[in-house]
Amino acid sequence: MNEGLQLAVRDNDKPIDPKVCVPLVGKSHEALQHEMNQLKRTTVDIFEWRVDHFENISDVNMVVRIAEEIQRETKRPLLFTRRSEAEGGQRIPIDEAQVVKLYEALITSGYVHGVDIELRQAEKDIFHLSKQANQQGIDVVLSYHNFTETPSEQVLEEKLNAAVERGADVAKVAVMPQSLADVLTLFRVTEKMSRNIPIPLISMAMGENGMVSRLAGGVFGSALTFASGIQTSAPGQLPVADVEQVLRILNRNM
Ligand SMILES: O=C1C[C@@](O)(C(=O)O)C[C@@H](O)[C@@H]1O
Repeated sequence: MNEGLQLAVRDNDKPIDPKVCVPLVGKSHEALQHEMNQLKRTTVDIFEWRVDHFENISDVNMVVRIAEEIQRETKRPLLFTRRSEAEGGQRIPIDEAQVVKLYEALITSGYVHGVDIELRQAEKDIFHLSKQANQQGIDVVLSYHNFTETPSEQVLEEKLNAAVERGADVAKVAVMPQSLADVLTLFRVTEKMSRNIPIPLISMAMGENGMVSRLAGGVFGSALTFASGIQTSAPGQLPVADVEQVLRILNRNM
């Protein structure tokens, strides 16, 4: 049985020791193999395949075969993600109906442990894919990304609540801070909502101002942090070795 991503839910005021996830962003099969080879001996907890970067995204069978290879080579839980262009992803040559078919194939393949679905996706698609994923024990991460600004606390809370209402296993928000005050907004929402919602929460502020959220997010209740392997998949991601070093220091002392 698929064990999902195994992310922690916050226990009162205790900090979370967040899992570290490295996105694979290779354009070609060879580039992905190179990333896997560089990273498979690291202690990374989870890999994310950002399939919107993959040049053969329209070839469902090839995508399934590579997911199997990532799983076999890394032996780590795999989060499968198509990030839409509207939320900071790459332009892809397939339409939404084909994206749904691609997710269906990956969910039934048994090679992924989590799927990232954006809250902006059609509600019927979210329900349909979530049902299939849950039958297999795969975690559904319902996500919201804003690459231009940090919405108000109220809006971010609404996004996280919307994820819970739509049956998410994990709720995620990523924002772009325009100031350090925006980073505090992200931390405040994380601190409050990680106590209020019954599922794991992932949050981050992107860019340079937000880097601290990738290191200290767990203290405020974020269950996972994204770090870069060979290449970043979002602004402000820090190298995995640096992130792991800081997490070790926090863990040892908190
Ligand atoms: O949603 C996220 C978070 C992210 O955007 C980041 O800021 O680290 C990186 C993406 O690969 C991932 O899907």
